Amino acid sequence: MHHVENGLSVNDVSVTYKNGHTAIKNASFVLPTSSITALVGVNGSGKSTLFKSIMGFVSLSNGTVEIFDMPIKQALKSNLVAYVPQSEDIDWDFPILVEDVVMMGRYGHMNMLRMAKKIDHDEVSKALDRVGMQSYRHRQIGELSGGQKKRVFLARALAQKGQLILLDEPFTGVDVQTEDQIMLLLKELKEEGKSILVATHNLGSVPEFCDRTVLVNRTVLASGMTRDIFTQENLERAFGGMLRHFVLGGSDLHEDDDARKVTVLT
Ligand SMILES: Nc1ncnc2c1ncn2[C@@H]1O[C@H](COP(=O)(O)OP(=O)(O)OP(=O)(O)O)[C@@H](O)[C@H]1O
Repeated sequence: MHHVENGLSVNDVSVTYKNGHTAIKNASFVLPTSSITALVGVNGSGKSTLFKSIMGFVSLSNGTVEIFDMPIKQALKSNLVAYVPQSEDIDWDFPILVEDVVMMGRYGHMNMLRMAKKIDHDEVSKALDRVGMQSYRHRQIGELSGGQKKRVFLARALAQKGQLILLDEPFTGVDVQTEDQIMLLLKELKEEGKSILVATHNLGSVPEFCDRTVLVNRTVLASGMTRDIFTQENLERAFGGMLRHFVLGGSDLHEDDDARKVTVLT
């Protein structure tokens, strides 16, 4: 079989919104298989726009996106991409049960009538188990905490069995325990060979669990192995004057009691 090394290849992508604002200009980076990549940048730097470009939700004014060497449409059709959106992009008042949200991950595997088969129910159950949400399966999605909601959408991605997994801010508003649980799960998925892209503000956790980093600010400033990219100089370029100090657990830069958190003064 033809071996594809990159789960995702973003080539010279630019996105200009209808109002004329160019959110991303000439961005390029790749995501190898079996890797976790952090997508890091300040608010408004274009992280969500990049995700939307990869999902085909916005049209590119320049460049191409390839997913396992396929064009976006074909990759989406082949169920290769699982997307965990930002919580703000989800309508939490929509009356739907937890198990039905996770079942949505199976739609791409069903025929047009969307009749769930045994395998679909099994995958939903397995996914709920993996994120520790089995006992909540009959709850309305709106009746969950922020961290629980995140886990349900992660379960949806698991049930979908995508090879490229995109997570937009999965750690916002979750406690440390849930954060650790999500990271552990992502590491397992990496071991299974998946390509994972995680947008995050939590710089402190990046060196610990993301082998690669893409730094963005309206374009890709730097990308590669985290140990090469996570330099004070690069981070200052990404965060500008807003980065007064950052904290890496156990490093010389340690300036804070809570080694896991980064202080970004605005
Ligand atoms: N639909 C849209 N139309 C016009 N401009 C937009 C649209 N969506 C986003 N933008 C602008 O594009 C820029 C990038 O936004 P984007 O949401 O990609 O940033 P982000 O890095 O995800 O930010 P955050 O960390 O705050 O979520 C911002 O200046 C934003 O105002």
